[in-house]
Amino acid sequence: MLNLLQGCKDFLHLTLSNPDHLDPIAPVLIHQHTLVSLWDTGALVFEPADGKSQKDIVLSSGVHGNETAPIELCNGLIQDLLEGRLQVKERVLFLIGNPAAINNGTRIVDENMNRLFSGEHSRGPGLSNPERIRAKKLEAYVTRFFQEGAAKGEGRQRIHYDLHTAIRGSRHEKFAIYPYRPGRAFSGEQIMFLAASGVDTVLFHHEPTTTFSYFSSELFRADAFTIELGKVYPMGQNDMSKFASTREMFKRLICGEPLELAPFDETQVNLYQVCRVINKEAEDFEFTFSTDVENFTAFPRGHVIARQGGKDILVEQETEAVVFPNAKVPVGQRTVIMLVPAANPHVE
Ligand SMILES: O=C(O)CCC(=O)N[C@@H](CCC(=O)O)C(=O)O
Ligand SMILES: [Zn+2]
Repeated sequence: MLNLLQGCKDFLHLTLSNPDHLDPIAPVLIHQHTLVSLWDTGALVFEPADGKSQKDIVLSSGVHGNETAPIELCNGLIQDLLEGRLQVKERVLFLIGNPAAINNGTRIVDENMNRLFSGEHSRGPGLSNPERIRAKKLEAYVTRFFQEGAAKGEGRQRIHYDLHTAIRGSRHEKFAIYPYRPGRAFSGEQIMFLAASGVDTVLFHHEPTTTFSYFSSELFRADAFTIELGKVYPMGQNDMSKFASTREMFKRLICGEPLELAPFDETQVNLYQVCRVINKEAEDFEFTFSTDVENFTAFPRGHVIARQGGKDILVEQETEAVVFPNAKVPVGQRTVIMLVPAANPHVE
C-alpha cells in the first residue's frame, strides 16, 4: 500500500491522479496492527488486524467536488493512519466521492451526485454520466462494507458521516441534516457527538430523499448524517484550525478513544424541523432576497421569498428559516429547504 503511494504525495493525490478507476489491492498489513485495502479510486478501508472492532464507520467527502475542507480533513486522517501516527480500533471506510469534479474544482461535472442515491442513478436516463456511474459504485462500496461488518457479529454500530461544506455563509456555521427516519427515534448520543465535533445545529428532514446519507440511514439503519462543516473554499485555502474539534472527535471515534459525551441536552444544540422543501417548477424561479443572505435567516409569515411562473411563494408558518437557497438548480430539483424550530423531537 505504501509502495502504491510512493510517487504520489498522499492518498488524495493518488485519487485525483486516477479519477475514474484504480485496481483494487487486497488487505495489506501496516505497522503490524492494521489492514488496509484499496477498493477503487477514492475508496480505502482500514481495519484492526486483530479483528476486534464494534463499529463500521463510513467517512465520505467530495461528493460535491468544490467542497474541499472535508476532503482535506479526511486526507489528513488517512495520512496519519498510513504513516502510523494513528491506529484504528474500528473498521473505517473512507470515500472520496467525485474525483473528477474535485479535479475540475466544481460542485458537479454533469449532475448533482447527491440526488442520485437509493437507485436514482439508474432511473430516467440511466447510467449516462460519470456521476451516475460513480454513485452506483459508492452505493456498492457502502453495501459491501456494512455487509462485511455484519458478518463479524451482531450488535455492531453502523455510522455514515457524509461531509460537505455550504455554498453560503451560515448563521450556524456547522450543521447536520438528519435524514427522515419514520418510526425511529433520533439518537441523543449522535446529536451530542456532533455537538462535541463543533456541529451544534441539527435539521430533522421530513421526507425521503435521494442523498447519500439517506441511503445509508434507510437501507442499513446507520446513524447517518449529511454534515456541513462551514463554507466552501478552494483546495488549500481552508483554515484547518476551524475543524480541530471535528478532527479530534473523528479521531477518537475511529481510534476507539473515550468520546466523553455529555448526556443529551437540547439546550446545548439548535434543533430545526424541515417544514417543507420548495422545488423549482419554472425556469424563471427567483428568490426575493440577495445571494449573500445566510443560511438560517428567518422570514415572517406572509413574506414573499420567491417567485416562479408568475406566482409569489409566501412564508406559511409564523417564521420560516431558509437553508441551501439555490435558484440555479434544474427544473424539478430542490431550490430551498424551509425550517421551523423543532418542537419536542423524539430523541432517545
Ligand atoms: O450550500 C448549498 O446550497 C448546498 C450544500 C450541500 O451540498 N448540501 C447537501 C445537503 C444534502 C441533504 O439534504 O442531506 C446537498 O444539497 O446535497
Ligand atoms: Zn455538498
